[in-house]
Formats: sequence, structure tokens, C-alpha cells
Amino acid sequence: MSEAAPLLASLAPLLTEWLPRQRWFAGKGRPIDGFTLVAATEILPKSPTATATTPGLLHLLVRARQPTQDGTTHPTVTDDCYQLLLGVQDVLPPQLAPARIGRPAGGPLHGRTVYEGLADPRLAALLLERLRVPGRLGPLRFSREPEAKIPPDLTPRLLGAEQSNSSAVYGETYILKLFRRVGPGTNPDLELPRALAKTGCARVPAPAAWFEAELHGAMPMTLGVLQPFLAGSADGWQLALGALSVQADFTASARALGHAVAEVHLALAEALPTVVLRRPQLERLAEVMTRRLDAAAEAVPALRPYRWALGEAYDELAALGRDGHTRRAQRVHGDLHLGQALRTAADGRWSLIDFEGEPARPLPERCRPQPVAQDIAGMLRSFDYAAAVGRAAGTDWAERSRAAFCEGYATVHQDPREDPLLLRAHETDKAVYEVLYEARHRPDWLSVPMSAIHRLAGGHRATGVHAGLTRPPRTPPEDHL
Ligand SMILES: Nc1ncnc2c1ncn2[C@@H]1O[C@H](COP(=O)(O)OP(=O)(O)O)[C@@H](O)[C@H]1O
Ligand SMILES: O=P(O)(O)O[C@H]1O[C@H](CO)[C@@H](O[C@H]2O[C@H](CO)[C@@H](O)[C@H](O)[C@H]2O)[C@H](O)[C@H]1O
Repeated sequence: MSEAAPLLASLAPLLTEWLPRQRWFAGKGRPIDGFTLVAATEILPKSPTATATTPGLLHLLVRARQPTQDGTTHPTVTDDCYQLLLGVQDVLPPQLAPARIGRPAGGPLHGRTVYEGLADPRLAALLLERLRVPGRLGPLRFSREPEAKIPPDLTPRLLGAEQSNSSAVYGETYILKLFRRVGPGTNPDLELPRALAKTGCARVPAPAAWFEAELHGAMPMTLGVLQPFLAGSADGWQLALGALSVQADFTASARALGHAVAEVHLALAEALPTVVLRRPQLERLAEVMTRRLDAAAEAVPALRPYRWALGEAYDELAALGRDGHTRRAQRVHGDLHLGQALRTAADGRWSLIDFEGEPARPLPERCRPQPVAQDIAGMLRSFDYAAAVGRAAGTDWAERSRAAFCEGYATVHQDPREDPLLLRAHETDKAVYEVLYEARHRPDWLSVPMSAIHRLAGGHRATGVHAGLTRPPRTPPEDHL
């Protein structure tokens, strides 16, 4: 698109105001001090026969420049790249008013109204049409599995519960996930489900189509994935809270879920390379966890008194390696929790979704093989969360669900409870991540992971001179794990 500079200049004030209000915007709480346009593609240009209500669709990749002091003593700058789908129209119909971004002053869109394009069913339908027919459009490449049958004219609806990304459901048949914070490389949420589909694993919806940006010299950047929609399903989080609200047992569901997760782990180990973790790798894993703890404690003062006690779990992990033990690592889900497991009402079968990994971690880190204990720890933490949010404190609901999950897992894979040191290290690492996540996104929920921190630290808080001190500096690990 020509006129890139005036386009960006006219959109910048609108985006500065609109972006931080989006659930998926990762840089909340820090000012935006500028934008860079990475790519602009007219998916639907304005036609000469267009009327005032004919929409245009503009695809943008923009970097938002933000200074940060988060978790570091020295200010740095982030410039995360975001994917935007902008509807453009002269007059916005009332039903699209909530999607309004604003009216650019100057530039090629001067005087027109710009809005969230996915909210407009006409534009969401257009995107599906592009995915049905493989090909290129400027820097965008649309691909489809040859055997995928994607009917035309499926009615779109934008999913209300926006999370780290945005999703649109088409005719209750397909769901398109549009990644919002994007970067070079294949997103594991495309890579892993495709690899699993090739093994015949039916626990994960297989991608039917996807689109990427191919920018000069860079690795293709995954922008969106279309996969079958599991109609009539409910996620594990809703189901667990539902059970808790009527004080019902959840062990049968947890057992079946454990079985499903173990099947996915076996299929991932079959589909993609696995590695053996020996002393250096186990020490590095412990070191990486320690660094994450230190960074989280810098950012969240409530964590500081627990640093020393929590660090013991990582020291014990490193000691495993020194004692000559080894562990296996493989590709894992990376951000497994009850919300990532869907159970279909018709057959009660569990499926797993959202293989993107923890959104805050860099892509290379999310793609590294890890012990399966990372995922298991994530799910075990989730039972704890459900019990806390569903007010099951004082009951053993979480303990019974956690045990049932492990039992189910052990029907097809190694029982995770047989490796308590590895599990404890991963559970600690997950709880530390959650403290940071809640502090940033839902401060009212901070007490949930903090009570796990207290438990995992054995109830020990450092007092006096040790409270708040950093651990002694060590040689930085090579970025292997
Ligand atoms: N294949 C699917 N079938 C049914 N619902 C789905 C499917 N994939 C995702 N969803 C729904 O969309 C929501 C968001 O999807 P998810 O991949 O977790 O996105 P995010 O990365 O934004 O959290 C999920 O919580 C789930 O309710
Ligand atoms: O689903 P996302 O990929 O966006 O994952 C992020 O958000 C999750 C919350 O929506 C967060 O999960 C934490 O809260 C859950 C309850 O809402 C709980 O079940 C999980 O155990 C807990 O970790 C997840 O950590 C974050 O990455």
C-alpha cells in the first residue's frame, strides 16, 4: 500500500487510545510512545461502486514502542508487533458502534470511520473466503490442508470472551484464531496440532487452514489458524466451577482428563524430537527457573520473602543431575490449565486446545523440549485455582482431583507422582509465573497463586535481613532450556 507514512500518522492517535483497552494488548500500564508500520494490506479495497455503507478491510502489522521498567532495574524499550484487522466505512451502522476505533484526521482514510474488522460479519466472512482459497495477497500467504472441506457462506460470530487472542466461530463448524501479538516463526499453536494430526491423534482439533506474513528475509509469521469448532463443548474450568457450586465430586472427569493429556504427550513424543536431559541440562533448567523466580520477585514484592525457600525446589532439581540422574524432554503444550481442555457433551470426550505456550515467553523458549511435568504441573495448579475460586477451601476437593488426574495420566504414561522433585520444581515455576500473571492482569486474584507459593515454600518466609535479598549471582546458563 502506498501512503504508508500518512496512514500510520493518522491512525497513531486512535491506536494509542484504543490498543491499551484491548484484553489481548500485552503492554498495559506502560505508555505507547510511537508506532512503526511493518505491513499494510488491503484485503478488501474500496471499490468504485461502493456506497457509504460498503466496508473496506485493512490488514495491519504494527509495532508499538513502549518504555518498560517491568522486573528490571534498567529501563528498556519493547516494540511488540500486533496484528490488526481494521474495518473502514464512511458511516458505521449502530450495531457496530462498540467496535468503533475512531475517525483518522488526514491520510488516505481521512474522514472515514475505522473499527475492529472482526466484529463485522461481512468482513469476518471475507477472511474465511480467503482461507478457503490458498494463495498470496501482498505479504500474506493463505494455506489450506488439501483434504479440508470448508463450506462457503458459514455465518461468522466473534467470540465474546477475548483472551490473549481473538477468535471467530463460523457456522458452529470452524473457529478462526487470530493471533494478536505476533513475531517471526511458526506459532506452536499451528505447528503442534498439525504434527499431532499426522500421528492420528484425535485429542486436538486439526488445523484446516492458516495464514502467515512473509516479510523480506524473515521467517514466516503465523497470523491465524482455522480449526474445527467443537460445538456443544464446555471447558474444564467451567465444568470444575460447576461441580464446585453444587459441591460435586470431580474425580471421574479429572481421571479422564489425565488420560487425555497423557495420550497427547505420547503423540507429541512420537511426532517431534525428544531429548535426554543430563546433568548440564538439568542444572540449566534449574537455573532458568531461578532466574524467572528472581525476575518475578523483582516485579512482585509479595514474592520476595519466599525466594530462598522456593529456590530449594530448583536446587534439588539441579542435584538430580549431579547425582547422575537423567530425564526426558519433549515438545509439550506449555500453558496447560483447565481452560485449555474442552469436553464435548455428546460423548464426554476431552480435547486440548491452545498450544501457543505461555504468551509472555519468547517463541524460542516456548518451542524448547521440556519434561512433561511442566504440563502436568500446570493442570495440577488449575485444580487448586478452581478450588480457591469455587470456595472449596478447607475441603479436599483439589487434592482428590489432583490425585485422580495423576491416576488417569498413569493409565497410559508414567505416574507423575513417581518423580516428586521434578514435579515440585515445575509446580513452583508455574505458581511463580501465575503470581506475575495475576499481578499484571488480575491483581484481585493474586492471593490464589500466593497461597500456593506459601504451601510450596513449606510455609517458610524469610524474615529480617534475608527478606527481599536476591539470590547470589551465578554464571548465566546457556539458553538451552
Ligand atoms: N476448537 C474449538 N472448539 C470449541 N471452542 C474452542 C475451540 N478452540 C477454542 N475455543 C474457545 O475459544 C476460546 C479461546 O481459544 P484459545 O485458543 O484458548 O485462545 P486464547 O489464546 O486467546 O486464550 C477457548 O477458551 C474456547 O472456549
Ligand atoms: O488461556 P491463556 O493462554 O490466555 O492463559 C493465560 O490466562 C489464564 C487465565 O485465563 C491463566 O491461567 C490461570 O488462571 C486460570 C483460571 O482463570 C487457572 O485455571 C490456571 O491454572 C491459572 O494458571 C494462564 O496462566 C495464562 O497464561
